[in-house]
Order: sequence, then structure tokens, then C-alpha cells
Amino acid sequence: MIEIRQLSKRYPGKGKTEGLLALDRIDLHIEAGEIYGIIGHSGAGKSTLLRTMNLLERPTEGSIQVAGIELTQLNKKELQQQRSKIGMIFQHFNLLSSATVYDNIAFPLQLVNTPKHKVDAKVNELIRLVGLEAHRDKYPAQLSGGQKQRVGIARALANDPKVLLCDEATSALDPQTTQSILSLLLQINKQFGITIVLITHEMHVIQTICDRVAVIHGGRIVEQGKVVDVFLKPSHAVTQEFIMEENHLGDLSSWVSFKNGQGVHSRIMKIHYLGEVTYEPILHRVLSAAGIEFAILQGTISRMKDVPYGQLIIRMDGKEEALRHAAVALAEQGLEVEVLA
Ligand SMILES: Nc1ncnc2c1ncn2[C@@H]1O[C@H](COP(=O)(O)OP(=O)(O)OP(=O)(O)O)[C@@H](O)[C@H]1O
Repeated sequence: MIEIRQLSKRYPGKGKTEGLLALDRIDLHIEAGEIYGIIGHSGAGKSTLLRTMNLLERPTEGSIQVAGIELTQLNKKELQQQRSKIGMIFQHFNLLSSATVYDNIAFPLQLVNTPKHKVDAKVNELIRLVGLEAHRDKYPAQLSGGQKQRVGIARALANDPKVLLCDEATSALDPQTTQSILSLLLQINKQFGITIVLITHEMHVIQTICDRVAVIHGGRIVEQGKVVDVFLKPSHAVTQEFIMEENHLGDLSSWVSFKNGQGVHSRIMKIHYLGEVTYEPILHRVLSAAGIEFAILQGTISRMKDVPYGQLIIRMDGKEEALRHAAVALAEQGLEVEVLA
């Protein structure tokens, strides 16, 4: 659906200075119907990259195709036409403050001269979709952040886009509202098959709704793949940082001091569960059979999109050989096992 090849963007500098290379030879392939996340720290180039996907930002070099059409080759009118197939939502919603919920959503339809009765039918359908029936005549100032973003989403869907670009769409929202907006995006993706591209600096957003993820750092894609794979085996230091922040692992050295003597050793392990094994008592079964005692130091059970996912940090105490065998046995039962200390 979106094919980006060797895309670079240099912002011009003052006078004879070189300017800033915000995107550096980006290659990205986004499939139709998937939810694709781009994560990076502030200044990494996320917004610039997202905005090239509807040419709000024109790249300095490279190619960008959406649904097989090369955007950089289009004239103004053709580009306008293509843009109507690419919806966008924003961190600060960008609503018209002097227009009601109804009029904000109707605006993009009126721009392309849609007949009044069709505008009415479409706006009513969208208001129902985003659950704002009770607020149709209110102005943005009378709405909560989550409600404003629902208006933003409805407006972005008005012209039946194939792609929805989300620019930090939940960053201004509290955790509960974030979750409800992410659920709405997921529903829209499933119901209409719209390809969603989102940028964020929060790993939990990626974990909650994305199929695949790219990590951007210094204008380059440093890692990309299925969310599950990247989450379980992050290869780049920046990705590892994001996951650490998400899991609040902190400093492990204090946990290592539990190590004791007299033939009993301690080991700190990180264990990931993925899929149905998350709900099975594998840990208890394997470790008690091996005569190993364990203490849970930290743990979370959540979901990675639709897949159950758990992570535990445990300290195992037992004979050296038993510890070694247990690590292998846990891996054989389908758990991802990593020795931390
Ligand atoms: N219009 C501009 N002119 C000059 N430099 C710019 C412009 N817009 C962005 N930049 C610079 O390009 C780099 C990438 O910016 P961008 O906004 O894409 O990053 P980001 O990852 O979205 O950051 P944030 O999360 O803080 O929004 C930054 O160094 C930024 O200062």
C-alpha cells in the first residue's frame, strides 16, 4: 500500500549552512490493511516521515508510492485528489474551533462539493461510528480531549480514505482515554480494512495495536519487523531502551546480591510467554520437578494486539546443574528464556 524507497529530507539551513538531514535514505514497505507503527525519540524524524506520506512534507530525494501512485510526480490537482484518499489525525486534533462537531466532520465533504443529503447521511454515520451522538451540536471547546480526537477521526474518515496517518494521536490523552482511542482505531482498521500508519514515542501504543513496527533514530530506520519479534528480540540499543522504559526493569545489580553459597546458586531470569502458554502453569511444573525454588521479582501479563503476552523476572535458587537444565526445559516448553544475571 505504501512503498518508500531511499527517501531523504534535508531542511534548508540559514545562508550557506548545510541544513539538517531529517530523513536519511529511508526504505519502508507497508502492506494494505495493516497497522504500522513508527517509534522514535523526540527529533528522530517521525513527523517528517509521516508527513511525506501525503506530501505535506516534500522529500529532497527518493520515491513514495501510495496505492501504486508515485506522489512526488503528481501535479497540484492530482495531489489534491490523492490526498483525499489519505486521512490524517493529529496530537492536538486541529479542529475548527468556530464549527460544531457536525460541521467539523462535514467540512472535508463540502470541500469536494458533496451534495447536501449525502453530507448529512455520511456525517450522521460517522458520528455514530465514533460514539458522539450526544455531542453533534457542541463546539470543540465544550469537548474532552478524547471526544475531540473522536471528531478528528470522524473527519479523517469522511472521504473514505484507504490510509489513515496518525501523528502522535494519543500523546495528549490520559491512559484510559488513550486506550479507548486505540480501540476505536483498531475497530476502524478491522471494519473498513483501512491501512493505519501511526507515529509515537510510546512502546505500549505499538504493543497494543500495531502489526509491525519501525524504529527511527537520527533520521534512519534502525530496526523493523513484526511487533512480537522486535519486542522479544530487540537488536538495536534504541529499541532495547524503549522496551526497558516500558517494562521499568531498572537496575538489576541489587537483585544479583541475593546470590548465596553452600552449593545453592541463584540466577536472575527473564521469561517471556507468548500465546496460550501464558495461562499455563509451566513455570511451577518445570521448576518444582527440578527441585528449584523461585521468587517473582517482577511480572506483567498483557496482550500484544490479540496475542496474550507475559513477562516475568524471577530469581531461581538451586543446584548449578538443575538451574542449567531448567533453563533448557523452560525453553522447550515454548517460553523465551534469557539469563540476566
Ligand atoms: N520545518 C523544519 N525546518 C527545519 N528543521 C526541522 C523542521 N521540522 C523539523 N525539523 C528538524 O528535523 C528533525 C526531525 O524532526 P521531526 O519533527 O520529524 O522529529 P520527531 O521525531 O517527530 O520529533 P517530535 O517527537 O519531537 O515531534 C529535528 O531535528 C527537527 O528539529
